[in-house]
Amino acid sequence: RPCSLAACSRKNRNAALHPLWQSPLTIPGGTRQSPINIQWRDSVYDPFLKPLKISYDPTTCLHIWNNGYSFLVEFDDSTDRSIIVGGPLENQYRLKQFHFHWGAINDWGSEHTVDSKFYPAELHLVHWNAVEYPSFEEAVMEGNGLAVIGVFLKLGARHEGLQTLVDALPAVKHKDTVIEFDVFDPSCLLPSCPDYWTYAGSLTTPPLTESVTWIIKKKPIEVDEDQLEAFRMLLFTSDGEEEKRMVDNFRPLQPLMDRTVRSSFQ
Ligand SMILES: NS(=O)(=O)/N=C1/NCCS1
Ligand SMILES: [Zn+2]
Repeated sequence: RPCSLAACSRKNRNAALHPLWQSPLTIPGGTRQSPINIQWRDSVYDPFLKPLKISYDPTTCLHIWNNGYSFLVEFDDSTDRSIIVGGPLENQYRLKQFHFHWGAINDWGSEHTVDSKFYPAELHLVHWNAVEYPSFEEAVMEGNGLAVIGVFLKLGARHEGLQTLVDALPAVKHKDTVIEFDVFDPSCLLPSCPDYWTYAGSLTTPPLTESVTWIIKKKPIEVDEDQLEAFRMLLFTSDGEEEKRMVDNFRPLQPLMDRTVRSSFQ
């Protein structure tokens, strides 16, 4: 749970440590940190932005893992079987994992906001530039190393594709538990509308490196209350420790600084 920076006195503002990560909440000298508020009217339509092309092979899915901050669905990224290309990207990027951020209640939970509106949750599909870099760990350190697709979740109809994932969550209730999950096509979690915003940013969890081309879908997907509650019954804590519910696992908004958010739509 991100500590509130307001709670930290001004003098040690930059020294604030994240209660879970035990690493700085802010990156001194950071100029392209994430998440940010996307002010719709300030985004600039770029007619040269291409449609994003997504091709995932469901058999590259490996397992679900509770890493103590979110739950990650991880993929075999040893080949180019699950990739994205186009959009703002110069190269094709390989899918490594996806995960979510959510709140304790439906009033907040997303990392990015649109016109200062929070959504109850946000999906991140994490990809890396395997054309230019030999591994994810190296790509994480490079300005064009990663591409993350962000999808907002709003309260509405039950999402049948998400339900297969929700049904597996009790098996990864505690930190550092993992369950095999061998066929899943994450494109079922994407809205059908092709519209997106894009900007240069960072990871929102350690190592917080400024290596991400963010692609934020304009339209949210709908999930129902039971599905959000299933996220909230996960734990930050390991089996045997005092239970802490996994909620509010989102980073505070970061300053836009000298950045422009582009839109693929008018
Ligand atoms: N939430 S996020 O996707 O920006 N952060 C990450 N940290 C390590 C892999 S993804
Ligand atoms: Zn994330």
